[in-house]
Amino acid sequence: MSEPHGTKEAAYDVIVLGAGPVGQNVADRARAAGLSVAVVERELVGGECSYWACVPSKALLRPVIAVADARRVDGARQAVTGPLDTEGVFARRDRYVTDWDDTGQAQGVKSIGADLFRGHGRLDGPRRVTVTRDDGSRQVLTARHAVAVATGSRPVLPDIPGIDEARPWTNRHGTDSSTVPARLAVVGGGGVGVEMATLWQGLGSRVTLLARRRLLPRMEPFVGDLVAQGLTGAGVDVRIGVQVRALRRPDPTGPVTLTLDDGGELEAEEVLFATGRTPATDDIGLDSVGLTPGSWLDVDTTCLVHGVDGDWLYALGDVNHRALLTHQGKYQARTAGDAIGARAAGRPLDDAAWGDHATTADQHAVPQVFFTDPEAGSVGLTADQAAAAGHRIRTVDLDFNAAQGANLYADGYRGHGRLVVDLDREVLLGVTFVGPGVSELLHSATVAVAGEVPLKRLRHAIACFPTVSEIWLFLLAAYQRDRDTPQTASA
Ligand SMILES: Cc1cc2nc3c(=O)[nH]c(=O)nc-3n(C[C@H](O)[C@H](O)[C@H](O)COP(=O)(O)OP(=O)(O)OC[C@H]3O[C@@H](n4cnc5c(N)ncnc54)[C@H](O)[C@@H]3O)c2cc1C
Ligand SMILES: NC(=O)c1ccc[n+]([C@@H]2O[C@H](COP(=O)([O-])OP(=O)(O)OC[C@H]3O[C@@H](n4cnc5c(N)ncnc54)[C@H](O)[C@@H]3O)[C@@H](O)[C@H]2O)c1
Repeated sequence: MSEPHGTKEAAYDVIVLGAGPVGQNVADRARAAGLSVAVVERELVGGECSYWACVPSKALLRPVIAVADARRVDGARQAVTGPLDTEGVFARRDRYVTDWDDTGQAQGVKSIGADLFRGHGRLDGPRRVTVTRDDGSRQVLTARHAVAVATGSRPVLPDIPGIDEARPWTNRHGTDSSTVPARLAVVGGGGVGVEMATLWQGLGSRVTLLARRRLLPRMEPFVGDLVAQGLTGAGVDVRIGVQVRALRRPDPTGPVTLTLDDGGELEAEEVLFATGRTPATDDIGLDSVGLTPGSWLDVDTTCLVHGVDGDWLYALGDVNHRALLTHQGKYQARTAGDAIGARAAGRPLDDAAWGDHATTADQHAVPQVFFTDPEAGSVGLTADQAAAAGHRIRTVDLDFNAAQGANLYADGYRGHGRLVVDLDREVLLGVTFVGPGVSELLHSATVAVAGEVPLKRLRHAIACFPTVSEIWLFLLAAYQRDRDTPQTASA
């Protein structure tokens, strides 16, 4: 279907604002329910994820981690005789982001039978969206059943002196640059900060990572410690408890100088801020439906926005602030798309916990992997979160080198795993793994947590010998051994 132009007003069953991974998925589900769908995109179909976040960062990180993995294997280590071929790495990234050309993904939207409108979408009262094209012309769209907001998020820059003059990188240049700065300062110890430090150090920058508290603070404390050790081992100067007070770049072609709160100064060719995200909701007409522009959108289990009458406004992905992750946003999109279809057809909703129209996993089983060296993955609750939620828990901790499969995978394998067990139901509330290759191990934990698989049954899920997954055997055995001993059962 070609782009419909010139129409003054067009009516659809569903309008989707934003064609990132989340917007595309809700459009697909609404079409599968037989509804007509308009998708509005102001930049590139595929969103931040495809062009400046998940995809390019992982395309760039994979060669760094592949070489680190080879160096952990006797015999293979000797074959790694030089630095990474940065041109080859950038070319790989360019292939995965299709040279920032969205023709293929735009075709994908059209192939599901949705109409794509290019331009900036804004709500203009209930069930009504105005699309402003680059040439200033406008198109009005109306929605019979639903408007789904999937406009994503943008990086936040702190308000400190010299921030504009410094022309800092964010995730955008952090993923689209084809030049390796000799020195790079990375500010922020969350997911973006640790992955950017890993990849640019791996590509040859001398990276300094400045974090005001421990790395990856939302994960179990041992994660940040092990990731910090890995970064330090790779040559990154990791400084915890340090803040940037001011920046200056008096010569636009010269280096940037950071003034730190410990009294020191740091000079680098570039500075990258990875200090969190803000929702892309400041200019989408939220005030026209009684909501506050720039706010995260608070939603129910079907992703309907609270505080809007008539059950028509949905918010999915980063904008609802539940879990700023592509896979979790796509899960919300599938669930909400099906709920939109059911509501439109007048069918009852299956929105009780774990029902087809409930995003229950958002509360209980969010999986996340950071592609650092070592990799870090977790699902569900940390021990502190579980205890704060009132669960009676026991934690089981183990180093991976207990498993022969881990040692065969990497000589002298270093890694750590933790189970958080709900003692009343004997199911897992949370699992965390840190170590080489754990990204592919995490899904087993996600199945166990989301499935609330009883530990008594989980011991029958046997890991193949000799794989890294054998860590499960040792963790479960350690739990069984300790079960009746008076360990720390916290409420
Ligand atoms: C460096 C980095 C690495 C990451 N790595 C991972 C990872 O490995 N795995 C993972 O799960 N998550 C990762 N994330 C998070 C992930 O990128 C986001 O959770 C994901 O992009 C959210 O998808 P979305 O569709 O909600 O938003 P987006 O991908 O941001 O897409 C939103 C779309 O809406 C469009 N839009 C916005 N406003 C309007 C408007 N008014 N009108 C029309 N269109 C509009 C935008 O142009 C954009 O195309 C990473 C994030 C960063 C920054
Ligand atoms: N592999 C993945 O799945 C992946 C990778 C990267 C990012 N992400 C997601 O993208 C989202 C955004 O990541 P992020 O790292 O930008 O945000 P974040 O909120 O996870 O981390 C930002 C960090 O910056 C720190 N910070 C904030 N202001 C600061 C300041 N002025 N000075 C120093 N430090 C400051 C915060 O304390 C925090 O630790 C996250 O939710 C993350 O989960 C996912």
